[in-house]
Amino acid sequence: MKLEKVLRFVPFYQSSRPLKNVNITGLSMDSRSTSHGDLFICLRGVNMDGHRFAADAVKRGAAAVLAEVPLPLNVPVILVNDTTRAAAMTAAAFYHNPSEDLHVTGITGTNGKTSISYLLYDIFQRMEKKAGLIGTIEVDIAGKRQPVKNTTPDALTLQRYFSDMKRAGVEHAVMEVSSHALDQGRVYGCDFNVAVFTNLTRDHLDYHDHFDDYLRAKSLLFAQLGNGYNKKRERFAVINIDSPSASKFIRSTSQGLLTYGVKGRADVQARNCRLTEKGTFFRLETPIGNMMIESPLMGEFSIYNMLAAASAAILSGASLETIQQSFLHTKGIRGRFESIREGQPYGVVVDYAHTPDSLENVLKTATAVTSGKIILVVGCGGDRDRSKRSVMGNISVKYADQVIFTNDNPRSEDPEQIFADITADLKGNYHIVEDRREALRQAVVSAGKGDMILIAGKGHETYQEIKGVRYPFDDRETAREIIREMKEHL
Ligand SMILES: CC(=O)N[C@H]1[C@@H](OP(=O)(O)OP(=O)(O)OC[C@H]2O[C@@H](n3ccc(=O)[nH]c3=O)[C@H](O)[C@@H]2O)O[C@H](CO)[C@@H](O)[C@@H]1O[C@H](C)C(=O)N[C@@H](C)C(=O)N[C@H](CCC(=O)O)C(=O)O
Ligand SMILES: Nc1ncnc2c1ncn2[C@@H]1O[C@H](COP(=O)(O)OP(=O)(O)OP(=O)(O)O)[C@@H](O)[C@H]1O
Ligand SMILES: N[C@H](CCC[C@H](N)C(=O)O)C(=O)O
Ligand SMILES: [Mg+2]
Repeated sequence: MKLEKVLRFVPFYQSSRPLKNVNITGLSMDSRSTSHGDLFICLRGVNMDGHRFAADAVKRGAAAVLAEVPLPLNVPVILVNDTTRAAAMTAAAFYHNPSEDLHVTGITGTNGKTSISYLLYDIFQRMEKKAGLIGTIEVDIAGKRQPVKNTTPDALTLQRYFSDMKRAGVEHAVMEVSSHALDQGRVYGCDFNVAVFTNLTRDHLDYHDHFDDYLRAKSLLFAQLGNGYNKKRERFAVINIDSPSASKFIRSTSQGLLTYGVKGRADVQARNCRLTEKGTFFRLETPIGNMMIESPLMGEFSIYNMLAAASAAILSGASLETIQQSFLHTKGIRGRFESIREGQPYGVVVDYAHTPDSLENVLKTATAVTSGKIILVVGCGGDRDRSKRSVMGNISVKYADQVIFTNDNPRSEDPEQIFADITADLKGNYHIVEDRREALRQAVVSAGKGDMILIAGKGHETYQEIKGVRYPFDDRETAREIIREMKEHL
C-alpha cells in the first residue's frame, strides 16, 4: 500500500524524504518481529522507548519509520507529535478502517467485562448474526478461536482482528476495553457503536497513580465515542446508573445515552429481583417493553451483567424474546462462578474474582446460597497492585468460615512477601498453603455436606506463573482431579 495512503488519517506529519513512491507491505511496532517492507512505529512504552530500536528495524528491512524525534536513518522518517495515536490511525487506514463496517460494542469497567461480552455474543448468535469477540479469555472470529496475550490487543493487532472479522462476514463485534488499553491508545482508531460502563472499584493502582487517573483512563472510551468519520452512525453510551462514578462517565460523552440499574431510576431496569441457589429472577423493564427474566447465573452482580448485555443488545436490534431465551439457556461463563460437579456432597465454585469488589460480591453470593460453611482458597497476583492485597485479605476472613491463602501467579515476586501483604492487618483465622494444588486438596479434605469451596482468582487461567515461568495449572481440572481421587480413597 502507498505510505501516503496509510498516513491519510494522521494529522500534521513531516517526512525526512519524499514519500511519493514509497510503498509499505505491513506495520510493526516491535523490531524483533519487523519484516521487509514494514512501516516501523516507534512507541514510548511502559518499560522502553521504541525509538531505540528503529535502526534494528531498518536492518530487518523496515521501509519507513514513524517517530516523534528525527532519526539518522537511510529510509523515510515520518515525524508526528504522538506516535501512539498515529499508530492507531495508520493501523485503521492500513486495514481500510474495518470498525466502520462492523457494529462494535466496547465494554469497560473494573469487573464484568468478560461476563457481559459472552452474554452479548450469545444473544448475537441467537439472532443468527455472525459475531466476533475480543477479550481476556480468547479472540473468536465467527467461531474460530485463538489465544490472546492481552485483554485488549495493541492497535495493530486490533485492526487486523477487525479486518479478519470483516472478511469472515462478521456483523457484530464485542470487545473488552481495559484501562491499560485506553491509556496506551490501543483503541484510538476504533469506531464504537456502543460503549458500556460496568462499574469502577479499586484495581490496577500499580499502573495508574491514583484512582482518579484510573477513572480518567476508563472514561476515555466515552470521550472518544463519536470520533469516527462516519457522521451518520448512531453511537450510544450504556451506563450503570448505580455506580457512584456514573455521572462522571455520562458527562464524558456527547453521544446517545442508555442507563441501566437495579437501585436508581434507569432506562433499562431490573425490578423484583430474586436471588436463589438456582439462579436469578427479575422483571426487565426497557424502552421497548417489559419481560420476566429467569437465568441460572447467580448473584446480584449477574443481574447487572444481564442488564448491561440487554441494553447493548437492544441497541443492536435484539428483541426482548431473544434476550430472555439467551439468559434462560446460558451455559455460564468459563471460570466465572462456575460450578464443579463430580457428584460430591458439597459445592465447589471456580471464580475469577481478583479484586476486592469482585471477591466481596462472590463471597456474598456464596454465603446466600450455602447452608454449611464457606471455605475460600484465594491469593493475590505478583507484580500487580499491592494496595489491594490487605483489603482482599480482610474481605476473605470477614465472609468465609475457613480461609486458605495460596499462590496466584506470584510472577517475579517472592510469595512470602505477597502473603505478608495480604495478612498485614488481618484479624481472624487463616492458613497459608503456598502450593495451590495442596491448598485445593486441603479445602476438599475439610469440606462436608452442604459446605461450599470457593476457589477465587484464576478462573479460566491454565497456568501458574512463578519467576517468569508459566507452569500448567487449571483450578477447574485440578479441583476435579482431587475430588475424584478423594472418592476413590473412600
Ligand atoms: C505494562 C503494559 O501494559 N505493557 C504493554 C505495552 O508494552 P510496553 O509499553 O511495556 O512495551 P515496552 O517493553 O516498554 O516497549 C516499548 C516499545 O518498544 C518496542 N520494542 C521493545 C524491545 C525491542 O527489542 N524492540 C522493540 O521494538 C516494543 O514492541 C514497544 O512497542 O504494550 C504492549 C503492546 O500493546 C502490551 O502487550 C504490553 O502488555 C503487557 C504484556 C502486560 O502485561 N500488560 C497488562 C498489564 C495489561 O495490559 N493488562 C490489561 C488488562 C488488565 C485487566 O483488565 O485486568 C490488558 O488489556 O491486557
Ligand atoms: N458486574 C460485576 N460486578 C462486580 N463483580 C463482578 C461483576 N461481574 C463479575 N464479577 C466478578 O468479577 C470476576 C471477573 O469477572 P469478569 O471476568 O467478567 O470481569 P472483567 O472485567 O472481564 O475482569 P478482567 O479485567 O480481569 O478481565 C468474576 O469472576 C466475578 O467474581
Ligand atoms: N488480567 C489481569 C488478571 C489477573 C488475575 C490474577 N490471576 C492475577 O494473576 O493477578 C492481570 O493480568 O492483572
Ligand atoms: Mg476480562
